Amino acid sequence: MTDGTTPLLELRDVVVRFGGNVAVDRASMAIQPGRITGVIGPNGAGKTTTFNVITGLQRPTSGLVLWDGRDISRLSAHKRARLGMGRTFQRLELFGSLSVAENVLLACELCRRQGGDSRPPAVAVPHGGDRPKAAQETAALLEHLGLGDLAATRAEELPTGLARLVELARALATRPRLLLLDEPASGLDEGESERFAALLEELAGSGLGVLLVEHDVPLVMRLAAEVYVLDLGKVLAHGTAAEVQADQAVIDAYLGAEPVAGEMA
Ligand SMILES: Nc1ncnc2c1ncn2[C@@H]1O[C@H](COP(=O)(O)OP(=O)(O)OP(=O)(O)O)[C@@H](O)[C@H]1O
Repeated sequence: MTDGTTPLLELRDVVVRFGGNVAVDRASMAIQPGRITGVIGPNGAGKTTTFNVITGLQRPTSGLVLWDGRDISRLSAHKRARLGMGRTFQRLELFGSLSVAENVLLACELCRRQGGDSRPPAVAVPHGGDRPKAAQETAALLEHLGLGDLAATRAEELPTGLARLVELARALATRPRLLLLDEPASGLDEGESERFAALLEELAGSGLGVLLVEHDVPLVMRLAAEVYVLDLGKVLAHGTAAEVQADQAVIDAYLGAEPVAGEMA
């Protein structure tokens, strides 16, 4: 259990080298439950590599990944998922020929088969009569995310904004303790982005840890309780949104004179 001092997830002095290129350079981060932690930085700063180190797709050259204080650095991505890491992908990875409901149901069923149902559901699931529990949970997730009317629609027919919501529903179906989001707002219009932001705030408010790796700096500054700024693989700054925006090194290297004035990369 996380006791308030042990982070849900911690990176300790992580280094990732690709040949002579150091993509992540002694980065340390702590992610707590019940809050949104943002990671920003210019192109090539090491955001995606860091995300992959957390999810288990990239093994660090050195350094540790800790979950509830336990070293999981060598644990495979699917075993980490079983611990309660739910993720979305930068490029959408839904099953296009399956319906919205089928995409979410598959994740619910897999979670149950792997014992993930010992964790509480991400959203309240009303009693649904004789229907199997996974179907009830799928229906509750779709309703909660405003996707109820699209349950029977094939995923490949959805515009990007809705497909991103289905990806979120699918990640939530795994009953995560930590939700890892890689560029979740890309391709969303303003209204969709607002809705997405409100959902993330609500989910974090219910106790979920959320890691948000996002190019949309104003969105991260608005949502994240804690922000890490990466530059050239290093943690350039870490603190509240106000603190990092006032940090001279961040202004010089990244934000420029007009912080959060618009979309930056
Ligand atoms: N598989 C790889 N092989 C070699 N170099 C890589 C590999 N993946 C990333 N890099 C390099 O590591 C550095 C960090 O890349 P990364 O994709 O993590 O940055 P990023 O902050 O996510 O960038 P972006 O905002 O453009 O997605 C870059 O210099 C990149 O070219």
